[in-house]
Amino acid sequence: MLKTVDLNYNYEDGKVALKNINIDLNKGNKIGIVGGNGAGKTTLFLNLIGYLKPNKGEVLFNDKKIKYNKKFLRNLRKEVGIVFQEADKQIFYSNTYDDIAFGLRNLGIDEDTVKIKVDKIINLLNIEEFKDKPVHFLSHGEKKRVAIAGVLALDCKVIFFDEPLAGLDPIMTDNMINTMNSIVNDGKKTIVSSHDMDFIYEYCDYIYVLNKGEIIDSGITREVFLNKKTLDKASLKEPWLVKVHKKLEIPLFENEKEFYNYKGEKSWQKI
Ligand SMILES: Nc1ncnc2c1ncn2[C@@H]1O[C@H](COP(=O)(O)OP(=O)(O)OP(=O)(O)O)[C@@H](O)[C@H]1O
Repeated sequence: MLKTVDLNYNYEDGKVALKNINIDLNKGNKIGIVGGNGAGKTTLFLNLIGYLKPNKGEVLFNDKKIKYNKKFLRNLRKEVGIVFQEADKQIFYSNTYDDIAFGLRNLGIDEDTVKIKVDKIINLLNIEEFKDKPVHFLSHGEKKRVAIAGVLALDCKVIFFDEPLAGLDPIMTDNMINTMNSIVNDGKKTIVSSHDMDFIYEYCDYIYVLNKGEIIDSGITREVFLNKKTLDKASLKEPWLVKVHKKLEIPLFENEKEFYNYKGEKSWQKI
């Protein structure tokens, strides 16, 4: 799948955004890229999907170097998709149906197949109600679902989510996490960036920590989050499940459900 080898990226104004990045997205199916503001997460995503070309180093897709010609990138788009933080960035049409169909039509797929695929995705994401609505009338959360529908319609094997929960209310947040889980259960891979460490802790199986354009730590999510030094260096908050584990001397639970089901003795009950 996707890997980078000594990847460096500088913006045109000379800003060094990524330094010697070596990551391997085979490490998990729910990979997190975390770091403070300006750490380089979005820049890394854009390099991984071939939107930006590294100044030095490589991005490998299925062990082949990404080439930046139209043909290669067109094929890459069939396999690798992205849901941007700002849904407006990837909404091209004023009508929801046409917007979801955009990527498929762009690949030259015939209109009957486009209709079957788009209807299937609309049904899957439960967005029939705004199928014929102008996109500019939709809320932020609804636009985000349209953006996801466009990527899912292409049946991409790898989907990047840049800050998927930003601006979503609690119900839409659950909805988004459920959608992402079902994408993974469907055999696909999700790569996610977020400032919400509780979400990253529960969702991701493997994480990379970025700080000032460099990977400063990586590994199984729970193990990395136990390393306070890493969190402090990268300005990341300790997830609440890690805090209660340390403070109350209870097991390190993987998620909220495990915590609420816990029947064991807490250290403070011994007093
Ligand atoms: N087009 C650009 N030109 C110059 N510098 C840029 C450009 N886009 C981003 N940068 C800089 O590159 C660095 C990395 O930015 P990036 O957006 O990748 O960070 P991020 O981790 O996604 O941040 P955030 O969490 O705030 O979204 C920052 O210092 C940013 O100011």
